[in-house]
Amino acid sequence: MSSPTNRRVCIVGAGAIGCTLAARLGASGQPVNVLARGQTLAALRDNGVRLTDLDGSHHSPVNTSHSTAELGEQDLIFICTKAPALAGLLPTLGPLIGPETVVVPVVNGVPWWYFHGLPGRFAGRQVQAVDPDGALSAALDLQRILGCVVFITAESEAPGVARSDNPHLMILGEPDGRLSERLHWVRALVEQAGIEARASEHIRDPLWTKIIANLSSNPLSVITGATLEQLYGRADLRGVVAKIIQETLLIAAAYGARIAFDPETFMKLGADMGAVRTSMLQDYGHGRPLELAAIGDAVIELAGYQGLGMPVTQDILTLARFRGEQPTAH
Ligand SMILES: NC(=O)C1=CN([C@@H]2O[C@H](COP(=O)(O)OP(=O)(O)OC[C@H]3O[C@@H](n4cnc5c(N)ncnc54)[C@H](OP(=O)(O)O)[C@@H]3O)[C@@H](O)[C@H]2O)C=CC1
Ligand SMILES: CC(C)(CO)C(=O)C(=O)O
Repeated sequence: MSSPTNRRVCIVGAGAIGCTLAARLGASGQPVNVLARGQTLAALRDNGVRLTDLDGSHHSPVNTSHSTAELGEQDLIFICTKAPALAGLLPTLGPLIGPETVVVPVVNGVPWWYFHGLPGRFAGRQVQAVDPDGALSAALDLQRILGCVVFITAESEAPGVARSDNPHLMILGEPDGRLSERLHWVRALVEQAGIEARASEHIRDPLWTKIIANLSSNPLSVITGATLEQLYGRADLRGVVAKIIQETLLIAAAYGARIAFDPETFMKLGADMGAVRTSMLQDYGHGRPLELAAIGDAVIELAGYQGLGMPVTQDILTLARFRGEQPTAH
């Protein structure tokens, strides 16, 4: 294993979150490799990565390529793509992966590794909505994965340039709950980059909190065009949001999530985040695929395994999917 100073770190997918991570890591002195393509690849080569956040402006050169073979084996990979990109991406990552490589998916929604490392009646089950026929589980050894929940808001201003207007927090945890050595060094590396980083023995607890955040805001933001401030702050929209939160809390509880979750406090915090456009609303605006399977369908699937329904959430997902499919809507 390499020492903390010469670890090979790769960001896969240099959009809003990938650039935020790359810029903070690079500015902290950690050399960063970036797997990118198209205009983003050219921009990163020419100008490095740029980020404006609450601490000011950060700029760092990065080593970037579209070729995994050129980048070679890494100690740590942050996957920062949208969920729908994973099926095409994971089978291509082979050249980046060595025997000790840690892979941290920084991806919203129910992760494809959700049941990995869990004992009990669901052990080894696949979440079909995010991992149809187990294709993702087959493409990447699940032992490589360190779970992550990301509480960052970010938007791409241009290729290789990100802006983030709220505090950064990442929670990391082993799928089986161990406080492993790799969990500690990855947490330290992220923390060193000025991103608050916590190690959790129960990574699915913050995961459910984040699922509630996404499910109560992202699909509704596509239907309405509303920002977080509006969704969580306006009395009319809060009524719908509160129903989705209640439905999702029941599913989280059925899976044993230990979260202290007060919907009123949560909505106040959400409204205080300001005029933030969810990542799904950004995708909608660009005509990109929406993460409805990971953020929505997968939760409905998990609810079904417990014999529970989510009628309001299901309706909102139907409307968001319809809106996302309209060719004239972008
Ligand atoms: N933005 C936000 O505020 C937040 C986002 N998240 C989550 O973080 C994850 C990342 O989101 P975000 O950064 O917003 O997403 P973006 O769409 O901004 O960035 C994704 C990037 O991945 C790249 N990519 C996709 N496939 C490949 C590939 N095969 N090879 C190389 N690059 C690839 C895309 O490139 P290209 O442009 O060429 O397609 C794009 O640059 C999502 O799950 C999102 O829900 C979580 C919290 C907040
Ligand atoms: C900002 C936030 C928390 C909204 O749900 C998010 O994760 C996203 O935009 O995808």
